[in-house]
Amino acid sequence: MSTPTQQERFSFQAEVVQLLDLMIHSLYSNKEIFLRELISNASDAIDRLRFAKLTDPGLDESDEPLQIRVSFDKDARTITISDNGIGMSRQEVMDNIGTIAKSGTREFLKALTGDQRKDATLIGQFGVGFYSAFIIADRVTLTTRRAGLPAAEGVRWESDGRGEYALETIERPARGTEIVLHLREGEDELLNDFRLRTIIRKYSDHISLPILMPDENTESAEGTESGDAPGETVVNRASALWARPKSEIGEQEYSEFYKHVAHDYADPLAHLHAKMEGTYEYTLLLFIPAHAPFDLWMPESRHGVKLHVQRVFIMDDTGQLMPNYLRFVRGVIDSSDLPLNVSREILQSSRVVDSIRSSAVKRVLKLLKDLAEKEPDKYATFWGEFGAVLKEGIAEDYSNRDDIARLLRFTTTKSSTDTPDTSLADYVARMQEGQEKIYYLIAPTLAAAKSSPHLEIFREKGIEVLLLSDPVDNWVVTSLPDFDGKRLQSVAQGASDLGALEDAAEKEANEKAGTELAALVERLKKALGDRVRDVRTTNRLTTSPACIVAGEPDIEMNLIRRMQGSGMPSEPILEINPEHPLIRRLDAESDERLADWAHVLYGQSVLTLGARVDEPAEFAARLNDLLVALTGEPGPVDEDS
Ligand SMILES: Nc1ncnc2c1ncn2[C@@H]1O[C@H](COP(=O)(O)OP(=O)(O)OP(=O)(O)O)[C@@H](O)[C@H]1O
Repeated sequence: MSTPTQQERFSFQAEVVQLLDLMIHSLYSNKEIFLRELISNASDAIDRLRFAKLTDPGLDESDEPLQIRVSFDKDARTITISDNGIGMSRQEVMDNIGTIAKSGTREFLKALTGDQRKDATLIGQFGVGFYSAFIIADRVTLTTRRAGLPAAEGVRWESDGRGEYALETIERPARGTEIVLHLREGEDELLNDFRLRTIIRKYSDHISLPILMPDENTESAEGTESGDAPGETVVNRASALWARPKSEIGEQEYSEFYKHVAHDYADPLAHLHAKMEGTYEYTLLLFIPAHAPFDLWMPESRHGVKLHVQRVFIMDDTGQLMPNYLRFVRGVIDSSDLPLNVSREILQSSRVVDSIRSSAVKRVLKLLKDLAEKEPDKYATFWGEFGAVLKEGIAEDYSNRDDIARLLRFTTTKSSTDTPDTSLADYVARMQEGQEKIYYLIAPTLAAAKSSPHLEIFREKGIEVLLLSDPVDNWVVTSLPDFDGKRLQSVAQGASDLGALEDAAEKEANEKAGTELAALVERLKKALGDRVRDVRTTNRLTTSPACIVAGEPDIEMNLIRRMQGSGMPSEPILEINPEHPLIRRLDAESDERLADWAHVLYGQSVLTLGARVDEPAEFAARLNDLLVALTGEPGPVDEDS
C-alpha cells in the first residue's frame, strides 16, 4: 500500500515551457476555449473508461452516472472541472501532463515565426488541450485517480505553468480527475454562472455526456442561504450530435463537434452527415480537416474515426473503418448492428464493418468530388494538405480507382503556377487532335521536371505533359495504366512515339538520321560500356544534345530506384539528338576524344534528370579536358619534361 508522499518537484520539458508561453499570448483573445478543451478531455476520459469497462467490469466502482461537472467559487477565485472517467496513475500524469509526447513537436516549434497572428494559427494545428488552462489561470491543481487503483494511489499535480510542477501521492476515494483553475488577476468576469453556462452551450453542447453545474441559488457566492441541498442542472443538450436530425444542427455545432473529435483548433473544410438504413443501420458524421496533422506521414499516425455502437464510444479506428489513404478523415461512425463488447478481432472479420467501410469510403469520395466541383478553392486547400495521401488510394483501392483518379490534381507544362490545378479530365479535354495518350514526366523535383529535356518535342508541338514529383507518383502511374480509355505514357521511357502527332516526313527524317549516325552510335556505346544499356538517336530533343530514358520493361526496378531518390532508371538508354551541332561533329573525333564526349554527354544527361553523377570527379576532369581542347590552349605542363 502506498502512503502519501512528500511533494516532489519536476521540470517541464523545454518544449512545454515554450509552447505554454506562446499559447498564453497568442490565444488570449479567444480565452474561453480553455473550458472547451478541458471538457473535451473529460469526455474522452469517460469514453475511455466505458471502453475499458467492456473488458474489465471491475472498473465500475460506483453506480454514479458518468458525467462532467463545472463549478466556480467566487471567493477562492477558482473554476473547477471534474469528471468520473478513467483518471490517471502517477506515471500517466507524468507522461501526459508536463510532457509533450506527440511526435513532431520539435518540427512544430521550429515552424513558429514569432509573428503572433501566424503562430496562433499554428498552435491551433498542434491542438491546445490541457495547457489552455494557463491562458486564464496562474495556478492549476489537478487531482486524479486511475480507475482500478486503490484510493491511496491518488495523485495531486500542481503548477504555475512557468517551468516546474509539483507532484504528490494522495488519498482520493473517487476515481476520475478534477482540475481547479486559480484565475489570473483580471479574469473575474469568468466567475459567473451565466457566463460559464453560455460558454458550455456554445462550445460543448454536442458533448454526449451531461455537463452539470450547481443551480444558481445554491451558489454560495450569491449569498443565498436557502438551506436546500445543492441542486444541479445539466447545462448542455447531452445527446450525441450525430444522432440528431441534420435540420436541427447548425454549422457552428458541427464545427465545435469536429474540434472535439479531431483535437483541432481550426474549423473543418467539409463534413458529411448521413443516417443509413437498409441491411445495416448506421450513422456517419465525417469531416475533412482544413490542414494536415503533424503525424500524417508517421507510421503510427492515428486514424481519426471513432467507432460507436448505439452512441457508446467503442474504439478509435486502427484501419478497419477507413483505409490508409483516407487516414485524414475525422469523425464518428455509429452502428446499431455491432455488439457493445465488439473487439478489434471481431471488427477485422465483420461483414457489418466491411459494409460500413465500403459505403463510408464511397461517401467520402463523393464529398470530395462535390467539394472539387462546387468549392474549388476549398478543394485546392484540401489537395495541398492531403493530395499526396489520397494518391495512395490509386494503388490501394482498386474498386474505387476511377473515382480517386478523377480527384487527382497535377501541375502540367501548361500550368501558370506550380500549384497542381489540372485534373485528368481537364487534361483529356485539352488533348490535341490525334493525341492518344496522356503524357507524364516523373522527376525528383518539380524544378527538375520543368526543365527536363524530355519535354522539348512536347513543348515544340504544344502537347501538354503532367509533371510528377511526389515520391508516391510512381505508384500512381504504375497502378493507373489508363484514364478514360487513354493510356498514361512516360515521356522519359521507351522510344519516342508520338503516334499521329508526328507526320510522315518527321518519321522519315528520324529513320534517316538513325541510319546515318549508326557508326557513331556504335562508337558511343563502346565508349560508355556498362553505363548504358543502349545508345540511339531520337527526335524527342530540339535543343539538348542528349538525354537519358528508361527502357520499356524497366518499370519495377525503376520504381525502386526512384523511391530511393536517385532519379536514375535502372537500365538507362542514352539518346542523342541528330540535329544538334555537337552531335554532328562527334563523328570526326578520335576514339580517345570521343570517349570524353560520350561521358560528358552521359553525365549532363544524368544531371538533367535531377539525378547524381556516379563519378563526379571523372565527369569534371573529362569536361575540363574538352574545354581546354576547345579553347586551343596547350594542356597542363608536365613538370618533368
Ligand atoms: N480529464 C482527464 N482525465 C484523464 N486523462 C486526461 C484528462 N485530461 C488530460 N488527460 C490526459 O492527458 C493527455 C494530454 O492532454 P492534452 O489535452 O494536453 O492533449 P490531448 O487531449 O491528447 O490532445 P490535444 O492537445 O490535441 O487536445 C491526454 O491525452 C490524456 O491522456
